[in-house]
Amino acid sequence: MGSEKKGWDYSQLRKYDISLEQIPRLDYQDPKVDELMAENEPVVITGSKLVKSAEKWNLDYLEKHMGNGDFTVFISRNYKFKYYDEKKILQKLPNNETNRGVEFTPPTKMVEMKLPEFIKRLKEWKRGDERLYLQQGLNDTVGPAIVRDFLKFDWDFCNSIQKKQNWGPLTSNHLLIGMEGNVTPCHYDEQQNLFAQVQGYKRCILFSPDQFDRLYPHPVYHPHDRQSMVDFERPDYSKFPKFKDIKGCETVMEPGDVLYIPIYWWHQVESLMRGDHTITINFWYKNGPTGPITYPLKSHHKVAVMRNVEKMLLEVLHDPKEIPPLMRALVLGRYT
Ligand SMILES: O=C(O)C(=O)[C@H]1CC[C@@H](C(=O)O)C1
Ligand SMILES: [Zn+2]
Repeated sequence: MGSEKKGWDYSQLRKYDISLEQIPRLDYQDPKVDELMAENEPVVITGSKLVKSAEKWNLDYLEKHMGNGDFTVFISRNYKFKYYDEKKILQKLPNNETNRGVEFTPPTKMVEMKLPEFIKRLKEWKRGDERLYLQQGLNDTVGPAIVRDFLKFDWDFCNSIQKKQNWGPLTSNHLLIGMEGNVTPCHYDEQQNLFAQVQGYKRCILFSPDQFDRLYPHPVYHPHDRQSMVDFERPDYSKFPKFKDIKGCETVMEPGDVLYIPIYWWHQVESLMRGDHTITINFWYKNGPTGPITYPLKSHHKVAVMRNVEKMLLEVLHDPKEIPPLMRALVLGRYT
């Protein structure tokens, strides 16, 4: 996969003991793109002009035109930016009660930062410093030049995909500005995603929803819901034995590439090491109505079923520790 002529090489990729195929790279006019998307299969779409109007979005341009709004920036003491849902963290409520969250120490800090400060810290960063990751939903606080560039995205291109694939509405576009070497650890989302690379090179490692039992997601009630418990660099095979059999695919995104990350597909995203900062814009869509159900259910439907079973069991049992004995009694010796 390495290719010096493309401005990156293997030494910039983190090393994992995982078997990875290549995600197909197809020209946006290739009819096979629609076929793969219809099958909920990932594909790198090349040559589109989806975010061509943003190709001039370097740090100086953004500093000049992004406006004076506050941007959400995650700060990490290491290179990982594992997402967590604040609503699932044990919180004292105003009436001194607590929500039904769990004790949890976030692995990253989430702060609001003006863009000039973010860019200054990016430019002054040196090894050992805290890392930063700007992840901000694009909204109307941005300056007029950015609005103009945003309106010039090739909306016909993504709207035609949305229509052809019968997706639901576009829910958000996130602007992602990461430092070289930053990693978003393996997780899945419950939306369809067009992941458009604007600046720099980003490695995306994807796994099908049928790898669920090899990636050991945190329980649904946990703040790290949807995130894999496995540390790819130091996998604990005693706790996660099936991870040994994991099978995935990967690609290194170049500016202008658009990766289709299908709903429920696991993905780990890495800004190449020694590759300067990266800029990405993602397009999250609600999934469309489930087509005709065929049996056996597709793996991503089974993930949705498992999530609903977990939520129902937590609702009725209240204590997560009650789930394993109940599930064992239900399954062992009866369904096995
Ligand atoms: O677009 C998604 O689904 C994501 O997970 C993004 C959140 C952080 C982003 C990254 O590029 O590291 C990926
Ligand atoms: Zn994601």
